[in-house]
Amino acid sequence: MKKQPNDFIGVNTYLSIQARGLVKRVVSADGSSPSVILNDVSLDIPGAGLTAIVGPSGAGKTSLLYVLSGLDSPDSGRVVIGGTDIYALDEERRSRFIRGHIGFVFQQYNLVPYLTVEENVMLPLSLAHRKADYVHVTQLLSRFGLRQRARTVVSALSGGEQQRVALCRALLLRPSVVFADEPTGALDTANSELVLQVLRELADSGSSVVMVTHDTDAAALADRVVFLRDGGITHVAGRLTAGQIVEGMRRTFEPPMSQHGQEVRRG
Ligand SMILES: Nc1ncnc2c1ncn2[C@@H]1O[C@H](COP(=O)(O)OP(=O)(O)OP(=O)(O)O)[C@@H](O)[C@H]1O
Repeated sequence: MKKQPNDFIGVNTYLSIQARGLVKRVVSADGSSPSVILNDVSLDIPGAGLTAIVGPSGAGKTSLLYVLSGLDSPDSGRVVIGGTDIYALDEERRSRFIRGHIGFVFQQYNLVPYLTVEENVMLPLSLAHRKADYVHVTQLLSRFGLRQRARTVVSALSGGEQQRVALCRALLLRPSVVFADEPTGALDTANSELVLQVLRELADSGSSVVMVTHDTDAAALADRVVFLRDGGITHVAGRLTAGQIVEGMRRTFEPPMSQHGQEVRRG
């Protein structure tokens, strides 16, 4: 399905994500036997909307985001984005697919410090050998309060400003899918609110936004919440309040209940 972008925040095509049986193992630095950090994860993410992945520290949230987004291949399992089995592609084709369809909003902004704001924002276009639409670039920079900073090198910007540059860069290609890893983690309240508002707008305009967050208020903006623990999904819910998300997190630590509502002992 094609959607005509009628705004400067928009999407080219709706793409859903299906993950099946994802397993990821890592070998620790001491060379001990590999540990499983994603344990048979299967997940369906629709082609538009905001999905939050929550869970305790070390649950595997970032690892899952990397595997879902094509940045880190699983040991087994498949990720299908808009009908394309991304790990069945060779590396060059996968990179092209990612550049063409996916935007990233990560905490480490991955900006080139000695390039200007404008140059950083347009970098993905240069890499994709596409011409910049200056009107679109200017609209995005204005939306994020960066127009006066367009010619400033990014190393001279604050963390909040750099995050906004990273968002502009991610949005310039009108990505169908946006992956955000703790997008508000290092930001003050005003910048956090702006970033979340934009992610919500993106989701409303047809992008599939997948966000890892510790912030229950941020997760409460999502259309669905995926609870992760010990490398596995414990449950998936629709829209929840921040209080319900806290409660859901607490429940992932409770022993499973028997059919009669009694606690089942582990071990
Ligand atoms: N490359 C790696 N080598 C060894 N262990 C790793 C590697 N990447 C992740 N891990 C381990 O895998 C587990 C999951 O890590 P991950 O960063 O995905 O969790 P998380 O839920 O995002 O945690 P946090 O909320 O603290 O960021 C952790 O125990 C982590 O130490």
